[in-house]
Amino acid sequence: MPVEEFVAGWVSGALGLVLGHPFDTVKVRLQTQTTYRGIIDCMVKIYRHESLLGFFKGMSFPIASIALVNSVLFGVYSNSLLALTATSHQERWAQPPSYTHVFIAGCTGGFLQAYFLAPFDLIKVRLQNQTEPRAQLGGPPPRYRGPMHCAASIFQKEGPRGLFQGAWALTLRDTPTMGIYFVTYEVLCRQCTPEGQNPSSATVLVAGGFAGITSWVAATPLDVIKSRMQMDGLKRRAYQGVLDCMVSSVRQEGLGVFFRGITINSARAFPVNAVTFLSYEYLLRWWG
Ligand SMILES: C[N+](C)(C)CCCC[C@H](N)C(=O)O
Repeated sequence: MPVEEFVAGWVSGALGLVLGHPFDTVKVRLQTQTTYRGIIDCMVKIYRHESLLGFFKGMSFPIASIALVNSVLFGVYSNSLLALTATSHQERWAQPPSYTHVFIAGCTGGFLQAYFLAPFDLIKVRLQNQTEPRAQLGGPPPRYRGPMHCAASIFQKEGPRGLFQGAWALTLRDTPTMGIYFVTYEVLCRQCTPEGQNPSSATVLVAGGFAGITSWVAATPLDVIKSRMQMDGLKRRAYQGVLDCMVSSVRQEGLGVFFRGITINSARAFPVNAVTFLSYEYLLRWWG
């Protein structure tokens, strides 16, 4: 099994993540705090009060986990294509696989990475939703003191299964949309590249960026449901399952609930996935 694809997936995922983290911080603040009037206001305030470093708070845990998650995604994707089409990464531009095979390999990668992502994503969402200021003298301390404390307290209260809360919704979100992700990338690359040649850097950047946007737009409805399932049960359990969460969210807030955070998510998706695909392709060509 070619291990280069796993390593390339890890490095490229980490590069994309660093680039996208400022957008993620803005998204989380807008979703959880009422002091900001909009995207620009939030960016200006973070810069004024916390300098550029403010945009990079809480990045260490995602960086540590992206190694595992992205190497599983890209490693499983590429090795599934190898099993389906008997072509390695280097031969793939000369003998392009069918879009059905790309879709199946993408879904397989998405399905498996969801299990690795689930506990890290749960902890990220729980911490991102803590609105208590860090050092408020006399005020109630936040429930979780940091990622390790958060993981330990979920584990103590609910056992190992507790760490997989919302994993089913995450799997439903990622299995089809990772298929869409890789198909969009392949379609755009092939459209802009003469037959049999490697795509140019500009093509890879644009195709990767749009693959990110398309798949995130498709994933947003289940992303909202996933986050709600991950937050459920902190005080009392509100939802009986994924379907129940969908129905009661729509009943209370209308269909618009499925599109929460779609603008900032798309703005984040372009640079993150442009850089992810560019570094992935370059690392594999360099090793090839
Ligand atoms: C399939 N889904 C849309 C959920 C994600 C696709 C892109 C994943 C990438 N690591 C990112 O953070 O943007």
